[in-house]
Amino acid sequence: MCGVIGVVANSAANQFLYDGLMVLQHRGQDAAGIVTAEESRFHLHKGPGLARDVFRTRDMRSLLGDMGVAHVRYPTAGSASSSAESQPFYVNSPYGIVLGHNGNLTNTHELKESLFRTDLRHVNTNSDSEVLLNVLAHELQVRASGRQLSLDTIFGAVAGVHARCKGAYAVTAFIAGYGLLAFRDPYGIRPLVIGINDQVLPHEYIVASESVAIDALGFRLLRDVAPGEAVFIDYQRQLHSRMCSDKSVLNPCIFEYVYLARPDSVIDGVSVYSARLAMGVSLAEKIKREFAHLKIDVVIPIPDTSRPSALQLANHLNVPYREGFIKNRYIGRTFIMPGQALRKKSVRQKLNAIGEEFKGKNVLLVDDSIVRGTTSREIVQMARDAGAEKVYFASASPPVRFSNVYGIDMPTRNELIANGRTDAEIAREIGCDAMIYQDLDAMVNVVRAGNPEIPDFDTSCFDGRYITGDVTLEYLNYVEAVRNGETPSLAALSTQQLDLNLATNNG
Ligand SMILES: O=P(O)(O)OC[C@H]1O[C@H](OP(=O)(O)OP(=O)(O)O)[C@H](O)[C@@H]1O
Ligand SMILES: NC(=O)CC[C@H](N)C(=O)O
Ligand SMILES: [Mg+2]
Repeated sequence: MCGVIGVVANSAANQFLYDGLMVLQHRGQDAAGIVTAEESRFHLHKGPGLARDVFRTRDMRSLLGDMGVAHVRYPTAGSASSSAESQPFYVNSPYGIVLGHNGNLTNTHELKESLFRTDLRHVNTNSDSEVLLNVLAHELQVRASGRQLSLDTIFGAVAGVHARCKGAYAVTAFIAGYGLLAFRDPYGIRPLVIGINDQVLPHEYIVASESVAIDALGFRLLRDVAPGEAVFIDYQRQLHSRMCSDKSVLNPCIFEYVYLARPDSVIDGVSVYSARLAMGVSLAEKIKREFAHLKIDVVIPIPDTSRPSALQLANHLNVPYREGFIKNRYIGRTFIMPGQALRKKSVRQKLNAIGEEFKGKNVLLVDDSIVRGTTSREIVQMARDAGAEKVYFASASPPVRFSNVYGIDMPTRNELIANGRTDAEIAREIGCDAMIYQDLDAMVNVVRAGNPEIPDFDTSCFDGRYITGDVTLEYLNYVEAVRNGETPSLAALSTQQLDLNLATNNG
């Protein structure tokens, strides 16, 4: 899940955008990019790595202008290492547009073909975000009438994006000479919030993936961008908004509340921190009901994300809470690192056990989630090596049994530790003495308690129910084949794609 941010300020935007990326770094560690706009000139710098490594002083000095967009990347399409897929992307026509995207399109192939064959646009990377930008550019182009760019044209183009693109997208884009455009897919799967600084005139605005970016820059949280809505902030600092989809419904990704977002963020009216505390209570209630036979001496979190849930669980069970694992503050988030070898090595580098909290004790380890089992396998062994008598493992979220196709890198079911396994088999796989999972309905209820107006969540990685209603088994198999390095059968793709390949094969 990447992080996006856009700013329309009354002074240099480069520092706003950099500071915003620093508090969104947890959403993507593989690449970072900033584009600033100075009248109708863009200044772009992007590259692989953390924001603090990508931008040197001379790069920051080159980023001129009071407006712009920025992005931190965690790849779902394309390859992690290639800086060719770092964002924001740029197209020169119409007008000149840059774009940063959080999410994943589920019809990238078909779109790429129609862009190439019908819209005569060539996309040079494997990034779905570059495809998304070119769809937006084309939809603007066919509606535009010369240099006059009306709001109807802008919002009409976003409606065209909704009509063509499938999947999840939270976007900040900038149209050279006109202003900042931000929009969210009709299901609101990925978060997007608006902040304002109304202490100055004209007002300054931020649009970002999480409210923590608005807090950090000293702005005030105005509201979330609604599903299907687009907002446009022009050079006169006027904010315009319009609903650009006639079938929008708020179904945010529940994994944002489990793991992805920072606890100090508020997403669609739900405090991530409060949601995680409530997950801890709900899990404690399940332990009281179904695992009362376990003698638990101490509750230990797996830093960082699981700590609020673990603390509240311990309080609720009236069992001591201890920080038995110390996290190396210089190692990032392992789950979003590229490649299993790096993730496995990094878990060992990241966490270390304090023996006295384990020796001779029955410990209950609490994590927010178990996805590939990379963390839990290592952690259970560390606890045993530190002298634990019994090692019980609790997850504040249910078993992750299905691929995610909306912006979290969980493309193949066979890499998921819970795929095809019972809880007892998972316990054996990670080497613990008991495995306790959160129940899905309980988790949905405690998250929705933060905002009862939310009609439903995307819970697809837990239950295989893809909220957009258009994810097919063929697509899931296609994604797995591509991830496994195969060149999958084209039968699952559109006939147009087949024609193209026939032409290619015939030379
Ligand atoms: O079963 P796995 O595939 O290992 O994935 C789950 C683990 O990965 C994440 O931690 P991460 O180290 O990414 O970040 P954190 O420091 O925010 O907990 C998550 O919090 C779990 O601990
Ligand atoms: N995690 C994300 O949001 C990724 C954005 C986009 N799909 C990319 O691969 O760059
Ligand atoms: Mg973790």
